[in-house]
Amino acid sequence: MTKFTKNKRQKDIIITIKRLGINGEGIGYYKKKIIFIPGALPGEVVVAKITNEHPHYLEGELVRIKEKSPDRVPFPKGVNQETGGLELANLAYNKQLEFKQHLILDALRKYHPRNYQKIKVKKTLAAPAELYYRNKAQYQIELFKGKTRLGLYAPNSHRLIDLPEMPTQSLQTQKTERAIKHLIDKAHLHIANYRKHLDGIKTVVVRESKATQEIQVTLITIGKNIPGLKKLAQDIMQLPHVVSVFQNETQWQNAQVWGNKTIKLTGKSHIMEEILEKKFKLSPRAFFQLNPAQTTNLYSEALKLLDLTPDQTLIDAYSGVGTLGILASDRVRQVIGIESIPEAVDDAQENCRLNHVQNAQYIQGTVEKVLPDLKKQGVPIDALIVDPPRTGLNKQLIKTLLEVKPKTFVYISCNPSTLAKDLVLLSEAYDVRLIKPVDMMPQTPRWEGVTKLVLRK
Ligand SMILES: C[S@@+](CC[C@H](N)C(=O)[O-])C[C@H]1O[C@@H](n2cnc3c(N)ncnc32)[C@H](O)[C@@H]1O
Repeated sequence: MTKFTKNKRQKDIIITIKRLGINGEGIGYYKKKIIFIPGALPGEVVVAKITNEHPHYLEGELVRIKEKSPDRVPFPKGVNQETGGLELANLAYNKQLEFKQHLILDALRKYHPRNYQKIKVKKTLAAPAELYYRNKAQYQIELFKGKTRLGLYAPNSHRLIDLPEMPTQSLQTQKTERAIKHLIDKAHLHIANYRKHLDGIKTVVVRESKATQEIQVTLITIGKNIPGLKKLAQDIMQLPHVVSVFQNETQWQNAQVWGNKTIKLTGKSHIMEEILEKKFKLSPRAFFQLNPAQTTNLYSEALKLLDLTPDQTLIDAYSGVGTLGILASDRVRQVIGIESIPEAVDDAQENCRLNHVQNAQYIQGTVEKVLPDLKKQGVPIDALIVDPPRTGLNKQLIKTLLEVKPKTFVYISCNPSTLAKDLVLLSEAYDVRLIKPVDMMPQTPRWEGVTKLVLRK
């Protein structure tokens, strides 16, 4: 790859944008090579510079728009254009929804599961709010030239944007991050430093419940004993809506943001969230959807497509804190949830008690390991909902599913490519009846959708 630095001046090139790529960048062609230009929209003619040259494609930077798309809308006021997570903020919302419908159509065309032309891909379900919907802020912290920076990295860079105005992030989570930065500065807390291998705070996570407005703060640290951390936690507890402060400990070698050890520094062990009149306790490391208002619609859609009957055993695979299984529990004989994170399993069990659900149990382990065990034990697996991470379903798991053949099967996915690839294998035994994209993350290219699979006779 040739990377062009700012001082090696590149000449301007003129590109007509043909379509959007999976990451929301404009796509055009230059000398028969595909070029990706973030911020450019389909139909536009733009002036760009090449920033990186790869054997099969080019990366470009938008310099100026010569011919503007009628779908272009102003970027949110006062927001740094370099902030990540706003890749589609220049595109009219109805076109964002169309883009998300096309993302899955393109993935189906690329991987072509059996009879893919016949799969009904519905229109994307719009989110109730296009802005300020995100309930969790996960900001990195660093010392830069003696000053603290707390925020998000500019895409493809190591440059942290300090306290970015995030028009997708709930205002209260942004206020809380600001106040925490002030407290860290005032108390001169140690901030983790990778270059000097110094222990300290690395990430500040603020999660808010939409139902109760409670705020849970987690300080992710490198090293366990950070001087002054307990006092900082007590000061954070005085901020509006904060009900607990946790420490999560990790190491530099860990590629994930979160480590495995979480301890409560002060306050409640959980925050309480509500979906479709059921209550859910959330511990810091347990997954919960980032857009609670739209989660209600996502789960309603999934439950409608599951079409359960009272005699069935429902497997809630990748169950998190037990949301889907608990919501479905009064429609089936029993629910068995499978989840890898132990705290999330504890939360799911606690959430059953909280909602007076007596026919659900949760197993800690990986779905690929636990599901074959259930099959061996002769558990009737007649209804299944899977909601895996972006990597999709494990191949061995798909093999098991093709043997077990649950009659009712719904797949919630957050990645159209892995979904389409998994459908290629699953369509050996199943017809893919329909896919409904649901917009969980307006202004971003992030995709979510519900798929109904029907066992072929
Ligand atoms: C997209 S979340 C879905 C959670 C839940 N269904 C919900 O809607 O809140 C995926 C969940 O799968 C868990 N997970 C990831 N890989 C897993 C695996 N191989 N087996 C079981 N659980 C897994 C994660 O911890 C996370 O809770």
